[in-house]
Amino acid sequence: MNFNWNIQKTLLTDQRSFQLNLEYASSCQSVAIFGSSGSGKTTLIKIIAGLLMPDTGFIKIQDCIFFDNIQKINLKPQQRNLAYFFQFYSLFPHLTVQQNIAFSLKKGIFNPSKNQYKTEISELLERFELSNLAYHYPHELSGGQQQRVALARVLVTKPKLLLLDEPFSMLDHQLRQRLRVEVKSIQQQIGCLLLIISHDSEDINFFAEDVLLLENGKLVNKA
Ligand SMILES: Nc1ncnc2c1ncn2[C@@H]1O[C@H](COP(=O)(O)OP(=O)(O)OP(=O)(O)O)[C@@H](O)[C@H]1O
Repeated sequence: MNFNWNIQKTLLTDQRSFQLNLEYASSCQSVAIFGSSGSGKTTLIKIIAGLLMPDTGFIKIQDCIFFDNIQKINLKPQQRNLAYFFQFYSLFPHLTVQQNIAFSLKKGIFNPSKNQYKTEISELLERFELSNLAYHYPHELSGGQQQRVALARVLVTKPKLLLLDEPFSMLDHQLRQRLRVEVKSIQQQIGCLLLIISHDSEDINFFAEDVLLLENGKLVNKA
C-alpha cells in the first residue's frame, strides 16, 4: 500500500470539540482530499506531515511507519521525507526568488550565494515561469508569483511524499493549467506520492486517482 492509515484525533476548544476518525488504504500514487470548510482536510494533512499528533492509530506511507501509538513510533516531520505546501506559506523576505528556492537545499546555511545558480534551480525557475524574477525579492512579487516560488521551493527537495494544500489558489485559469502539467511532470520525474487538498474540481480530475470526501472529520464517500 502507498497510503495506509487509521487515525483518531480530537481537537478541543472551550466551546466545542472536533473529532477526526479516518481509516484509509490505497495503492494510488495521487489522492485528493475534498470536503467543505471545517471538514478536517488540513487537520489530516498536518497529522500526516507530523505537525499534529494523532491520539491513537497508525500512519504508514509505502513501507515507512510515520506513526503508530502501539509501537510508540512518531517520526519527526524532518524524518518523514515529505514536502508540505500550505495555504499560508511565507517566503524569506531577505532572500531573492532564487535564494528562497535554494534555501531548501542548503539547510543550515543562512544566505546561499547569489552566484550558486544550480542547474536544478534554473530548471525549476523556468518550469514555474519565474526565470525573469530570479533576483527579485518577495515584496516585489504578486501573490501568484509568490505562490509559484513557494511551490518550487517544496519541489526542489525531491520529497517521497508531496502534500499540497490549495497549491494554485492564487493563479489565473491559464496559469493553473500550465502549472498542473509542470507539477505532475515533476512528480513523475521524482517518483513521489501526492496528497492534494483543493476546492477546484479541475485540480482533482487532473491529479487524483482517488478522492477522499470528508464531512465533519469522517470519510463519507470514495469517488
Ligand atoms: N488547533 C485547533 N484547536 C481546536 N480546533 C481546531 C484546531 N484546528 C482546527 N480546528 C477545528 O477542526 C475542524 C477542522 O479544521 P480544518 O482546518 O482541518 O478544516 P478544513 O477542512 O481544512 O477547512 P478549510 O477548507 O476551511 O481549510 C474545524 O472545525 C476547526 O475549527
